[in-house]
Amino acid sequence: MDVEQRTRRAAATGEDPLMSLPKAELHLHIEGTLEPDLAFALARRNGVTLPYASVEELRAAYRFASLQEFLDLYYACMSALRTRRDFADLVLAYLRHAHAQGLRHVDMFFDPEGHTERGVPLEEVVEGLRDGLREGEAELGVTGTLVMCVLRHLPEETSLRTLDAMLDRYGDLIGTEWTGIGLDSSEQGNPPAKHARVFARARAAGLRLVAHAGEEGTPEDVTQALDVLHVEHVDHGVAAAGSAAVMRRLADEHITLTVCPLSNLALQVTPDLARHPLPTLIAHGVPVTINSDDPAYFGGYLGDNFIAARDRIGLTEAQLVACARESVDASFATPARQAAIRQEIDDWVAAHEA
Ligand code: HPA
Ligand SMILES: [Zn+2]
Repeated sequence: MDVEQRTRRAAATGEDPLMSLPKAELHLHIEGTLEPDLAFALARRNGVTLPYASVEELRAAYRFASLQEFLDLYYACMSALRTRRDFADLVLAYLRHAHAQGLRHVDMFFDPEGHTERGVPLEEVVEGLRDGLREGEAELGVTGTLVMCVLRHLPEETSLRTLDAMLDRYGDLIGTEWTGIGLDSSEQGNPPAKHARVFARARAAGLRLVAHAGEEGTPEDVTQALDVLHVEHVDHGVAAAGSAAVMRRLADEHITLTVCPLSNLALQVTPDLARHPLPTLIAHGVPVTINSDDPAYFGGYLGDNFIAARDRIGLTEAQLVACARESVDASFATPARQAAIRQEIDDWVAAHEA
């Protein structure tokens, strides 16, 4: 089928074919999936007052000049989340939304400190996320694992305590439901090395390691995440496109970048998707995946990011399929689950070439 026929078929069914391409998501903050209507519903259920009068007023605040402006709103909205059921409902809403856009597996970031620092017990958070993943798998067949992130703007002592609390309570889930540790929040002034001890402890405990680096930062921040934290993926990492040497290293060592196009546009990491670094990274052989980051805030879920990568960045269908395959291979799903999703991608490609 040629492009023209495919376009006609997509128009007839009303759905872009990229929406049904099977995919894994490796860079998704569950708190960043809190849509305004759910935020207000949960706030009402919990007797919490949000700093916005209405869904419309909250949506109108979704204009960000920087990562920090986004984070301020992201932490403010988290106050609506209080109970185990809230976290389960949040996960289910995300899984339903993303499944309709081709999601098959997610390694889900969550920010325990975003909740424990405001008095929500760790167990409410983690048990709710586990409930949501279990219910989502039963309903949709989508699999997921948890990746706890530490907030890099907090002192390393705080992050060490958070990791220890997780290890004490949930150490038996490592390698199954709980697969990894990540590093997020404000990049400026908080280099990867600040949390080196946390990552060393996590590594010793058998967790897989990822970190945000080179989102608003520099190619050197990406290198530091590799040298000091020993991460296997770099979240965002788009700053690497500014250094041929760093890109060569990512390619040679097969370090996957979890790129988030609509996030980069919303936070003005790129002024325009037509100038996004994805094509440069791909041309240099860097393994890349496409992800949604905080879809409730940045205007699109996983499939929307694939469509933006095609229509506004200019990736070809073959490049997008390669991104989907990389997302599965680099995911923390079991080998059997990875093989099953890989087969689904092969089937999709065969159907779309027919
Ligand atoms: O894109 C991000 N960068 C850093 N911290 C975050 N926390 C949620 N999303 C992000
Ligand atoms: Zn992120």
